[in-house]
Amino acid sequence: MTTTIQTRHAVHYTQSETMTSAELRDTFMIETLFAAGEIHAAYTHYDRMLVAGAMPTTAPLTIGADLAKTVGTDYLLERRELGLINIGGKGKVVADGTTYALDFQDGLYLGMGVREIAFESEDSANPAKFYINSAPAHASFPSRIVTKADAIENHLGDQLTCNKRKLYQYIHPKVLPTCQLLMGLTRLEPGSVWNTMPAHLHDRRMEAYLYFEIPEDAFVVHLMGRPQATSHLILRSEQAVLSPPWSIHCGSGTASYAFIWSMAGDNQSFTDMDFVPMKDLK
Ligand SMILES: O=C(O)C(=O)C[C@H](O)C(=O)CO
Ligand SMILES: [Zn+2]
Repeated sequence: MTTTIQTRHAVHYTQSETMTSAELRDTFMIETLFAAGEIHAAYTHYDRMLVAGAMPTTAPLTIGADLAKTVGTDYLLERRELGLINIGGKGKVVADGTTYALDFQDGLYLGMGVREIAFESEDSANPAKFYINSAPAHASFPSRIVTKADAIENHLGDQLTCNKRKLYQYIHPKVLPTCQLLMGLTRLEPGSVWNTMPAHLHDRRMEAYLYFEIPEDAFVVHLMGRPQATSHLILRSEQAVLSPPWSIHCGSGTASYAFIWSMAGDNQSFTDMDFVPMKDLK
């Protein structure tokens, strides 16, 4: 079993605004999260959010000592909580002896203190793909499954502005208590391509987006940066991008797609956003 761990340092906008496309990609994107039989993780210095993908095939994958060593504790969730959403086939997560069966789009929250975590796929030909986020925690809240039906469904946008979409809040204070973590899934309606427009900022929370269900011959142009100095990144399916606190995070696809957003930081108020008037974007 292989676990690949990268570190992503926090960057000031004065540095990012001089970066080439390649440098922006290396600094803000996580290009590979899902590889058969592997765990890929990025330990970010944005609110210490850990972003990872686990794709078990024939054998279980476990969160082991290497990830714990990265965060400097005896086991990963000694002082952390974890949320995940399965974007692949049926699978299960076994956490301290409790088995959580997870279908496509089912989520799971594991509270601080859970020691042993293993990931399995029901069918190695159609493996589960667990998209994982973990943030520092100060209290232990109960672990539980959050299905798409448990999530809060919001209808946003309009077909006329090409941004009609459903936003599902999975890990949210109205669904379950967590320390910092917020997590959800947004799916664009067929023919709609713009997410998160008008764009917004929230200096007090970092955010990460995992784009998926992008057709093979399509891509998403993700916009980042200060509103008056934006840059773009081209993302393919199952790639993630980090959004620093000073950055907008929005995008448009050459086809419809879905994405998982997650946040950690000073508050859990999803609606605490500073909207940027469209006319101010540059
Ligand atoms: O479609 C959207 O709009 C989003 O999904 C927005 C994200 O959830 C977000 O940026 C929350 O701060
Ligand atoms: Zn946001």
